[in-house]
Amino acid sequence: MERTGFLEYVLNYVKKGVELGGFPEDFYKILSRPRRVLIVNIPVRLDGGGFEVFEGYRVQHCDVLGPYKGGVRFHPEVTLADDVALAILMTLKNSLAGLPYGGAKGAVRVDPKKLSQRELEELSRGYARAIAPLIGDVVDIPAPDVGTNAQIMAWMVDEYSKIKGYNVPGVFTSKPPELWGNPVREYATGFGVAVATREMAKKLWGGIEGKTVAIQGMGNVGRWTAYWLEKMGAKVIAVSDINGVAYRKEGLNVELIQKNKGLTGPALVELFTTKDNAEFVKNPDAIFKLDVDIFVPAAIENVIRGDNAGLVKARLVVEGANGPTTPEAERILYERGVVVVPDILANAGGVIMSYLEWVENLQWYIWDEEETRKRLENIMVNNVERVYKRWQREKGWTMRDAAIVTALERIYNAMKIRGWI
Ligand SMILES: NC(=O)C1=CN([C@@H]2O[C@H](COP(=O)(O)OP(=O)(O)OC[C@H]3O[C@@H](n4cnc5c(N)ncnc54)[C@H](OP(=O)(O)O)[C@@H]3O)[C@@H](O)[C@H]2O)C=CC1
Ligand SMILES: O=C(O)CCC(=O)C(=O)O
Repeated sequence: MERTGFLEYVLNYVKKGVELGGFPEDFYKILSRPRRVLIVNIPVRLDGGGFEVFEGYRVQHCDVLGPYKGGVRFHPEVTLADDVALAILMTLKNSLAGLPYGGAKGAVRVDPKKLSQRELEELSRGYARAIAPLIGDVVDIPAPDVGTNAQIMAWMVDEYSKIKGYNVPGVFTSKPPELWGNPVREYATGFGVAVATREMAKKLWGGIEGKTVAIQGMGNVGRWTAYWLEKMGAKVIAVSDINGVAYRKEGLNVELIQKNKGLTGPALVELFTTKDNAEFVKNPDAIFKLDVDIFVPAAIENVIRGDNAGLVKARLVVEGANGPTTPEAERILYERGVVVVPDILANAGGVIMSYLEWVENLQWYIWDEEETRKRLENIMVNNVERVYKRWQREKGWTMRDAAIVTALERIYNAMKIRGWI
């Protein structure tokens, strides 16, 4: 397997965590390799005739804390090495959040926007069939990530249930509310990012009210982060997607997102320019340089790098995406006094809500939306507090160091008590 920059960066962070935490070198040796990797090829009959075969993966990184858990990404450039990096992050994230889960991640190299609805369904069902022997509601529980959503989870849970011959609701999470899902999961990651941002804003400035925000990416995470941050009193002045940035100094009308939540892709950002008098800048990278208090990267990995970290004007960066900041960028931001709330803390709301949905499913029980959101919020607030306190205690650490070492402690203790190390 060829190691990409992303995997190198994640390993670099883990190695540093192992060193800072004073763990034995063998611990890093174990964590640097996934326990199991499945490579699958999924044939799809194309509407225009003929077949395309898509390569996919399911990487199971570590199950010392419980069943494997992590999303599935549909993206044209995803590699096996990226998937390993994402699975490692899931092991850390699930540990930090106190969940009874190990870490996994799945991926298919495909541009889902180029498939028809029927082709997408065939691919999703084909992927679920291909990984079925290695997943299960107490074995490995996938969920959405970039390029996948609740509808895709519905097809996958249906396909898996057909194979078993009975309904298995808990094998995938983030399903539609009509099919064993909880309505909170659709917005859980963005809501969690907003809660983490609010809690950190209280510590830095005494509150979030009136703080200006720029958000990169208007997918599931980005648009719900915008929505909840505005509700909490922040002023979202810029959002971006792959095509460019929508900017409005007085604050964007984020309610538009809620009203048009079926929309994806460029339409969402264009919405602000057509219905909200926002400026549209055709360069998506313009988002880094904006004079805002808070920047939320919520698109993909490796976007804040050595070459642009110096341009970031925000005082607080909250990682909605997985792995958006390279180690070189992290060092530059740290030296400039920019606080970076790391991915494994900031975007854990998605998997925490997945856990709550899974608990409901295993008991065939249904919780109400408000009650579930409150549980999610409490877990996020406590996690931010725990990591923040640890970070304050350790001089010279970044907040990521504090989060990773805290996550590693739980993993190490479980390995130790099980006699794995
Ligand atoms: N979904 C979830 O529950 C969770 C997701 N994450 C992480 O959050 C990130 C986003 O995931 P999610 O929202 O689900 O993904 P989506 O596929 O829903 O959305 C991704 C968004 O990012 C945009 N984008 C991609 N590349 C760029 C770029 N270079 N500049 C600006 N925008 C860009 C896309 O633009 P366009 O619309 O134009 O394609 C799209 O708006 C990923 O890192 C993911 O791993 C983390 C935890 C949970
Ligand atoms: O909800 C889940 O299980 C997965 C979420 C995920 O993939 C992530 O946090 O990156």
